[in-house]
Amino acid sequence: MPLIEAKDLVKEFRRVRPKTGAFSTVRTLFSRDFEVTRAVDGVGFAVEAGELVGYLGPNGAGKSTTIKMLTGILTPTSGTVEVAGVVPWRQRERNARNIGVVFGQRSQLWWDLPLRDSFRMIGRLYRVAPARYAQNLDRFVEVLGLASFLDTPVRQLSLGQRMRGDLAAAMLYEPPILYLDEPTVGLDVIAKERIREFVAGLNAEQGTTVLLTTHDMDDVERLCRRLVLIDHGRVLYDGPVAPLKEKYAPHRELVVQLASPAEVVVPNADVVRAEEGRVWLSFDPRTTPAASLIAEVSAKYEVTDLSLVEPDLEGVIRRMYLEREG
Ligand SMILES: Nc1ncnc2c1ncn2[C@@H]1O[C@H](COP(=O)(O)OP(=O)(O)OP(=O)(O)O)[C@@H](O)[C@H]1O
Repeated sequence: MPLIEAKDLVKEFRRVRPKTGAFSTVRTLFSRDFEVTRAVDGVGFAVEAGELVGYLGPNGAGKSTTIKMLTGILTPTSGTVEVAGVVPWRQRERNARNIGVVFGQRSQLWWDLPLRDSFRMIGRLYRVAPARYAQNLDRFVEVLGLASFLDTPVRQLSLGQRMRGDLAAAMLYEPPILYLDEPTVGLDVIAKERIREFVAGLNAEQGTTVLLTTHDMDDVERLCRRLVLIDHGRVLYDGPVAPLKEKYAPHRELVVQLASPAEVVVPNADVVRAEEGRVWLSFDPRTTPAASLIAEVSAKYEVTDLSLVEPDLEGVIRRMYLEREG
C-alpha cells in the first residue's frame, strides 16, 4: 500500500470579487459575486515508502496548495488523500507526527529563542523520549554543522543556518515522511549542497520518504529518481527522470578540443558550435553510440581533450511545457 496517496484532488479558492464605484466597500461586503481559482484540478499520485519524489511545476501550478492538503493545513474541495493511513485534515495531530515539513520561505522555529530552545520545545511537543532526543540532536548537530550557532536566537541566523535548523527541527521526532517546499531557495552553493547531502542521507539511511518541490534543477538532478510534473493543477508527467530526458532531449553533445582549429565533418553528428578549436557535436545515442563517435573523431582529427554533456533537466522540462502549450 502506498504511504502517500492522493486521488482526484481538487482545491478551489473562492474570493469575493471586489466592487468598484460608490459604496464599493459596503457593496463588496454583501457581494455574492465570487471569483473562483481552481489551484488543484484533479491531481492523483501514489508514493511508496522510501521514495524521493520531485513535485515540480511552473509558478502557480498548484504545488504548494497540494502540499498544504497533504499536511492537513488545507481541506480539499473534493478528492481524497491518505498519508500513512491518515486523512490529514481530519486528524491533523496524528498526521503531524508522521510528517516533517520545511517551507523554505518561512521558518517554523521560534524567532526569539535560541535554536537549542526551539528544538527542546519541539521535542516536548512531540513527546520524544529524552535519550532518543539527545541522540537525534547530537546527530543533527554533527551532520548539519549546527554547533557554532545552537545558542543563537533564530532571528540572528543566516538563511542557510536557519534552513539547517529548520531541517533538524522537522526530523527531531523521526517522522517517516518529509515534505520540502523550496528548501534551497536563496542559499549559496555550499549551503545548498549541504542541505542536499542531508536529505539524500535521510532517504538512503533512514528510509525517509521525501516529497520535494523546487525550482532548482540541481536539487532535482541530485536527489530525485522520480518526478511528478504539474501545470494548471493537473499532472502532466509521473515517472522516472530518464525517459523524460530521452523523449524531450534525445540528443547528447560531445565536446572535443582539437590540437588546431579545423572544420569537423563526421557522419551521424552535427556541429552545433565551434570556437577556437573547441567543437560541440550533437548526436543521437540511440543510433550512434558515444564510443563509436569518439573513435571516429579521434581517428580523423588530433583531439587533445573531450567530454560528453548530458541534457540538463531544466531544458527538458521547459521543452515539455512548450510542447504541451503549443
Ligand atoms: N489562499 C489562496 N487564495 C486564493 N488563491 C490562491 C490561494 N493560494 C493559492 N492560490 C492560487 O492558486 C494557484 C496555485 O498556487 P500555488 O501556490 O499552489 O502554486 P505553486 O505551484 O506552489 O506556485 P509557486 O511555484 O509560485 O510557489 C495560483 O493561481 C495561486 O494564485
